[in-house]
Amino acid sequence: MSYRMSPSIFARHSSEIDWCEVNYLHSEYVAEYYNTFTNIAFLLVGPLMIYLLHPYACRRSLHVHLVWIMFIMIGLFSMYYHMTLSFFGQLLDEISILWVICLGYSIWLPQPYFPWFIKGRNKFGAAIFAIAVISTLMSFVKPTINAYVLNSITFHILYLLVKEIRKCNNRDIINLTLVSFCLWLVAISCWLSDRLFCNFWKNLNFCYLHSFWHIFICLAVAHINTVFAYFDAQYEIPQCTLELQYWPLRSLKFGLPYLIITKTKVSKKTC
Ligand SMILES: CCCCCCCC/C=C\CCCCCCCC(=O)N[C@@H](CO)[C@H](O)/C=C/CCCCCCCCCCCCC
Ligand SMILES: [Ca+2]
Ligand SMILES: [Zn+2]
Repeated sequence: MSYRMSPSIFARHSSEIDWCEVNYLHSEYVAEYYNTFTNIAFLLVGPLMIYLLHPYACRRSLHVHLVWIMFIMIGLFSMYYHMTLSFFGQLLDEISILWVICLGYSIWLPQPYFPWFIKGRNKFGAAIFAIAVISTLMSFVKPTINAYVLNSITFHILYLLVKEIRKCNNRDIINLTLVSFCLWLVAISCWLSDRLFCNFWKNLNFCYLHSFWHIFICLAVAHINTVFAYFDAQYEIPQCTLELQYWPLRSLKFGLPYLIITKTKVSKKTC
């Protein structure tokens, strides 16, 4: 009688997904070289956004920083995943994305969109936490569809954006939303193309689209989170007037977008 041992979840290539980039081309230790190192974008953008959004977070809630701390974790887990292509790495990558999205929703979803039976942000946060735990367990059931399910949440995010932008008369925020949408469109085109048309890209000797996805989705999320932080501030801290700025090229309106508080009617909560 012979037993076939199933590979450990930590083993290299135990993930069912192998991205288009050719493995071990540049290093014998790193499976997908460019897919691994482009995650540095998350390690740079995360701390910068914590710094830039600190004045807003002081007024609103320091929990905002949790989103960016988890965002940095996505970068680290994604590096480990592309370095090893292990099943464990894949799950860490996907589950950390799920938790960042859940954190984003629990902090920034405007209260008018809460289900009617949930009153208050704390109760909503608890419900989202329960959903995150259940979804984390469910992610083990059919791991190959996890990434598609995560990507499809974007449809709800787009729905929220359309509803909110219709009420918005701040030209800067409308432009920022359009730029976010364009960045996401480029990102998702790269992700899908790498997944679905790898043979085509291999024939052209250009297998790096997933690396481009890392850069564009990182920027899209930094942009869109600033848009949601702005909408949220209108609902939750209406006594504050916010202005959109960019780092490092403030005058050219180019770079990472963030919010500054220009006026406060009543001084309530601050760091
Ligand atoms: C009130 C709403 C708040 C919304 C907050 C939105 C927060 C989005 C947060 C994080 C998403 C980060 C995604 C980074 C992925 C990097 C790792 C990676 O590349 N993983 C892949 C494997 O390496 C994996 O296949 C990817 C899985 C799918 C990711 C789904 C991302 C959804 C992003 C939603 C962004 C919406 C932007 C909309 C702009 C109009
Ligand atoms: Ca590969
Ligand atoms: Zn990736």
